[in-house]
Amino acid sequence: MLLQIEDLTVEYQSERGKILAVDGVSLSVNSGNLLSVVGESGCGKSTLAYSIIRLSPGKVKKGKIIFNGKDLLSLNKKEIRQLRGKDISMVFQDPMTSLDPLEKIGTQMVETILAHEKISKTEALNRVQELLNIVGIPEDRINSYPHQLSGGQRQRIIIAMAISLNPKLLIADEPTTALDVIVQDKILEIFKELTSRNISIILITHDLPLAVERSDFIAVMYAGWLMEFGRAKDVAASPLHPYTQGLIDSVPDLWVDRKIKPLKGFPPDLANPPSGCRFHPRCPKAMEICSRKIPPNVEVNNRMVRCFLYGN
Ligand SMILES: Nc1ncnc2c1ncn2[C@@H]1O[C@H](COP(=O)(O)OP(=O)(O)OP(=O)(O)O)[C@@H](O)[C@H]1O
Ligand code: NI
Repeated sequence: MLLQIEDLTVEYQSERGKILAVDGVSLSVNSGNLLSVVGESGCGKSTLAYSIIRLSPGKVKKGKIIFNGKDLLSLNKKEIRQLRGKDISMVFQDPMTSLDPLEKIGTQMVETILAHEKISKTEALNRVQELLNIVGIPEDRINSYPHQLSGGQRQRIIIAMAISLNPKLLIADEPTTALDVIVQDKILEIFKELTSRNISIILITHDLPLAVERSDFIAVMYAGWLMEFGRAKDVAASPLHPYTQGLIDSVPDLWVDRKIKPLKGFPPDLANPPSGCRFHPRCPKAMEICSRKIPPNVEVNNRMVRCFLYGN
């Protein structure tokens, strides 16, 4: 087990009051596994991911984040900074913000490595070439400037930089949203390759079919709650939570010809969430209890689900 999150609760002070953007979330990531975090906009995916390395402006109210045996919430600023970029690195949606437009790709990559490791420039350059191979960028691109590359190539460079210090965990927040479908799939292939090198990945994505196909585990978030967490194959084959079912039904399936049923309504205002289960106003299977009581996390067949349909 590389990462274990227990009962994580993160609060923001918004204009309309305090909100819990992540509320009682527990999940874990094994070494070399790819976990996709899915859910509609505003459900707390980014807050969850950024809280791991304390890049979220939200305040952690309770919980534990155990990474490689260490409780990250007990580390001081300096220790967290050492962890960032090294053991845990991040890839964001827009690769341009992470690249220096005035420096050649190779120079930037070499500098990143030399800033953290006492190796020679030649050794660093060799590593850069190896990294470019991993992400499928021709080595001669080393002399290009960021604007001379396509969006997909830039994102590959960012990924190469993110793994240049041999991280154990890579957190990617919608890294493919700005890219076309074929390039998206290529990036996911690279991620898969990275997991075979024992790098764990947390991927935040809106693309459920892609997540199902490419990840080992899936975490489904809704209104700050973790609604379902389990093996991607299991979740896809038999979604337990009505919200997971709704997400799956709302996107076309490449292999099965079926009717698309968009999810009705919107996620709630977190400053004023519904009583009981936060999903109950939109839930086709809502029962009387769902508007009154907060559902617990229940384990069903090696899967976690937060819904009154399961358990007792
Ligand atoms: N800095 C902040 N201050 C106050 N509220 C915030 C802040 N950042 C996010 N929120 C709120 O927290 C909730 C969760 O936001 P978050 O960005 O984690 O969701 P998300 O699932 O990543 O959404 P998206 O898919 O749109 O990126 C939202 O209701 C959002 O409005
Ligand atoms: Ni987000």
